[in-house]
Amino acid sequence: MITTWPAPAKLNLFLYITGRRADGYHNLQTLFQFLDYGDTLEITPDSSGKITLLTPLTGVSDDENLIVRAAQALKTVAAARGTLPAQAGASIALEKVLPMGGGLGGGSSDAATVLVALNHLWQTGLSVAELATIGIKLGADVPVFIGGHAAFAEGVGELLQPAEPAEKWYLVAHPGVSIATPDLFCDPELTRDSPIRTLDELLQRPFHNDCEAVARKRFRKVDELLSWLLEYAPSRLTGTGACVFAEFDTESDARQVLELAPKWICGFVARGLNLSPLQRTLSGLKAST
Ligand SMILES: C[C@@](CO)(OP(=O)(O)O)[C@H](O)COP(=O)(O)OP(=O)(O)OC[C@H]1O[C@@H](n2ccc(N)nc2=O)[C@H](O)[C@@H]1O
Ligand SMILES: Nc1ncnc2c1ncn2[C@@H]1O[C@H](COP(=O)(O)OP(=O)(O)O)[C@@H](O)[C@H]1O
Repeated sequence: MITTWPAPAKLNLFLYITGRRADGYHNLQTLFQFLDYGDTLEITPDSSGKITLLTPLTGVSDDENLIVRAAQALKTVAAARGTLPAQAGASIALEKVLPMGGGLGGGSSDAATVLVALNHLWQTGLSVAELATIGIKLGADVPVFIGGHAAFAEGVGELLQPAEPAEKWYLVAHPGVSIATPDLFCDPELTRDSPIRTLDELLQRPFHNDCEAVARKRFRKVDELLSWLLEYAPSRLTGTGACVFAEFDTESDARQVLELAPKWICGFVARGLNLSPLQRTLSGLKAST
């Protein structure tokens, strides 16, 4: 039985870097919201005992692919707690639309969807908190995708508090370059000392991303793209880039600007969502059984 699951994109509506831990990771204060746009996974549970990825990704070996790593990690934890069915296996096909290294969280979202979907299909019975504990080891953004609600995140993304930002329309644009998250965090000019503020304080200030100045300095195309978008609407970098987004009150306003975009810009229009499409799919399946 093939089941279809969304792996939505996220935006970091704001992102502040408040310090650096002894292990080199950076402490953040960031506001995550989902988009009604993302990858799609087709998952067929079976009793082969194996995880088969039917759609390899160029440049990412199957063993490194977060989809396979998430499935294997769930098998290990469920086996240890005695809830893994005998010979639990699955074949998984990925329809990839999110650019890799784009700051839209595609890899983390794929991993979260696999954890949530296989936990349901195999009936391994892990709680959201247990899935998030597996997820954070795969990537800092996996827990928010598992939680399925827009959230204010602190620490490196593991301390989550549900939030209700306005569900705007976004023009999300890719400048045609990829930014590796570790490279950006290594830059000596990165702002790392933003003051720690409460969510209420942050919501009242203009939203900002501390990674943006470094991304604009290092990547001319990011700089050009933001300069162009800022002529039409408030616009920012998401995550560590390379994608940027401009916010609008209506879909048609966002589409009008996308139509004006120079040819080198790839973009799409999507709506911000505080409830993840993954959560909606899971609730629908639970209601129908
Ligand atoms: C900063 C964010 C905001 O959403 O950027 P994007 O990746 O979405 O652009 C994410 O939390 C990123 O999450 P993710 O891309 O999963 O990062 P990880 O694989 O966990 O970390 C990659 C590397 O980036 C650096 N890193 C990452 C997160 C962090 N809070 N501090 C860091 O210094 C570390 O060098 C780490 O080894
Ligand atoms: N299923 C996957 N989808 C995307 N990237 C993956 C996947 N599995 C592993 N990766 C690796 O994770 C890196 C970060 O990917 P991604 O999450 O799309 O970017 P970002 O964190 O900037 O949004 C990729 O460059 C790739 O090497």
